[in-house]
Amino acid sequence: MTTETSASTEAARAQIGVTGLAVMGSNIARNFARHGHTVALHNRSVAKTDALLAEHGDDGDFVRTETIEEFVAALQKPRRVLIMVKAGDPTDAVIEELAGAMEPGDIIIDGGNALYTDTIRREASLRERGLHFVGAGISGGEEGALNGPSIMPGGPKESYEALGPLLESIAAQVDGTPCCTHIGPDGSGHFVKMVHNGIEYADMQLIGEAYHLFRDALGYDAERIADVFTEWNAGDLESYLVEITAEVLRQKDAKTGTPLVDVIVDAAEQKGTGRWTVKSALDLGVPVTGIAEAVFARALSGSRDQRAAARGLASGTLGDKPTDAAQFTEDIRRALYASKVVAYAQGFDQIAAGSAEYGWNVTRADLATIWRGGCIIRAQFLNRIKEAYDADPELPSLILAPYFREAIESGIDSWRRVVATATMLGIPVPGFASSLSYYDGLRAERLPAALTQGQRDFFGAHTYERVDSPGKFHTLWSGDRSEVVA
Ligand SMILES: NC(=O)C1=CN([C@@H]2O[C@H](COP(=O)(O)OP(=O)(O)OC[C@H]3O[C@@H](n4cnc5c(N)ncnc54)[C@H](OP(=O)(O)O)[C@@H]3O)[C@@H](O)[C@H]2O)C=CC1
Ligand SMILES: O=C(CO)[C@H](O)[C@H](O)COP(=O)(O)O
Repeated sequence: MTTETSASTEAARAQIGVTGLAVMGSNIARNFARHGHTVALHNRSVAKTDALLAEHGDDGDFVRTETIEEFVAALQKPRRVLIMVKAGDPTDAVIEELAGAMEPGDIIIDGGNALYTDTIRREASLRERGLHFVGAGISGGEEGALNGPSIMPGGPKESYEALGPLLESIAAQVDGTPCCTHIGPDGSGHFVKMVHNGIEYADMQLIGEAYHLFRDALGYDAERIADVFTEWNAGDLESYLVEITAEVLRQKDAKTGTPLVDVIVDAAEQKGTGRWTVKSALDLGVPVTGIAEAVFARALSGSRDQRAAARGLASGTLGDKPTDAAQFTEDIRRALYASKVVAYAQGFDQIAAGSAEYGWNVTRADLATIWRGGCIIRAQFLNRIKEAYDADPELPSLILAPYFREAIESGIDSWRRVVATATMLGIPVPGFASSLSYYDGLRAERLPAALTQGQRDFFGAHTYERVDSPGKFHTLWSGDRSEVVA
C-alpha cells in the first residue's frame, strides 16, 4: 500500500520518522515500511524523498514531508526520529533543528557512525532539554539496512522500552533472536559499533593477507583463490566477509576481461571508525594490535608517492616458495582463524575496558549475539564467542575459552610456518605476524618489560617493583647504585 500524502493534510500517524535518505536512511525507511510501520520521510534536499517514493512507494505506508516542522507534526507521540545523515557537524545541525521542534519525552535516534564521545555530549545536552537521545550503531550496509541490520542502541533504558520493539522488528534475526538489544547508557551503542568496525578492519586485513599469500607464494590466480575462500566459507571460517571475498575475486572486469581485483588500485581508503578505535584503545591502554595493524596497512597502501619511490629497495635473499600447496593452504586457513581469534579477543577486551571506564555495564555475550546476523562481521564464529562469554562473562581473554584455545593450540605450528614463510618471501603479513607476537607476548613467562622498567628508573627515577618484595624501589644510578624503597 502506498500513501504519499503530505503531513500537513492529515493527523500525526507515523510511528517513526527517518531523516537522511541516502543509502542507509532510505533502505531503513523501506525496511520499517515493509514491516507495517508508517514512516515519515524527510531529507534536506526533497529530491531524495521524492526519488524514494517514486521508486519504492509501494513498499508500505510513507508520509512525505518537506520541512522539519511538517516532519515532526507527522509523528505519533512520543515522537521517534531516526537520523541517518553524515556523522559530525551535519548530525549536530540536524539534532538542533529537530530538538527545536520536538517536545519533552520525544526520542531522537542517531543511527550514523558517530564518535561515541559526541554521543555522550549530545545525550547529556538533550537530556537537559527533556529529550531522549539514543546513539544507535547500525551495521549491515545497504543490503542489511533493507533486509535486517544489526542494531546497537545506547541511551536511556526507558527510551528502549518505547523504541526496542520497533527496532527489533526490522533487525536481522538469528535463531528467532533479533540482532538488536539495548547496549547501555549514552555513548555505549556508538562505542561498540566503533569497535565492531575496528574488528571489521582487522578481519578484512587478515583476509587480504591470505589472498596475498595465495597470489605471491603459491602463484594462484583470482579464480582459484575464490575457490579456496568458497570452500572455507563452508567450514568454521564461515562469514559474510569470507563469502563476499570469493564474490569480489570472481568478478571479471567488463573492460579488460581480467579479474576486477587486478585492475583496482591497491590503495585502501578509510572513513575513520578504525582510526577512532585505535585512538580509543590507546587511551584505554588496551593492545588492539590486529586492528591497529589493519589501520596502518591501509595508510601504507595509500602512501602512493612513498611507495613509488621505495619500489626498488632490496628484498635481501629470499627463501623458496612452498612446494606442498595443499599443506600451505591449510596452514593459511589455520593462521587466518588464529589471527581472527586474536583480533576479536582484542576488540572484546576494548569493549570491556570502555564499559568499565564509562560505567556502561555492556554484556559481551549480548554483543556476540547481535553480531551473529545483519552486520559486516557476522560469522558462525560469533556463536562460539557468545558461548564463551555465556559460560564465563568475566573471561580474561577470549583466547582462553576452551574452544578457541584448542583451535589456536592445534593451529600454532601452521601459524608460525605462515609468518616465517611470508617473511622469507618478503610478503608483508602485519596482521598475521602481530597477532602471533601478541599471542606469544600474552603467554610469555617473562617479558623484556623488566628491562624497560630498569631503563625508566635509570633515566627518570620512575621506580620499579621487585618479584620478591612488595612496594616500589629505586636504584641510586648516579650514586652508589644501592637500592632504596621509593
Ligand atoms: N554507507 C554505509 O554502508 C554505512 C553508513 N553508516 C552511517 O550512516 C550514516 C548515513 O550514511 P549514508 O547513507 O552512506 O549517507 P552519507 O553519509 O553519504 O550522508 C548523506 C546524507 O546526509 C545528509 N546530509 C549531509 N549533510 C547534511 C546537513 N548539513 N544537514 C542535513 N543533512 C545532511 C544528506 O542530505 P542531502 O541529500 O540533502 O545531501 C544525505 O541524506 C552515516 O553516518 C554513515 O557513517 C553506517 C553503516 C553503514
Ligand atoms: O559502518 C560500516 C559497516 O559497519 C561501513 O561500511 C564502514 O564505515 C566502512 O568503513 P570504511 O569506509 O572506513 O572502510
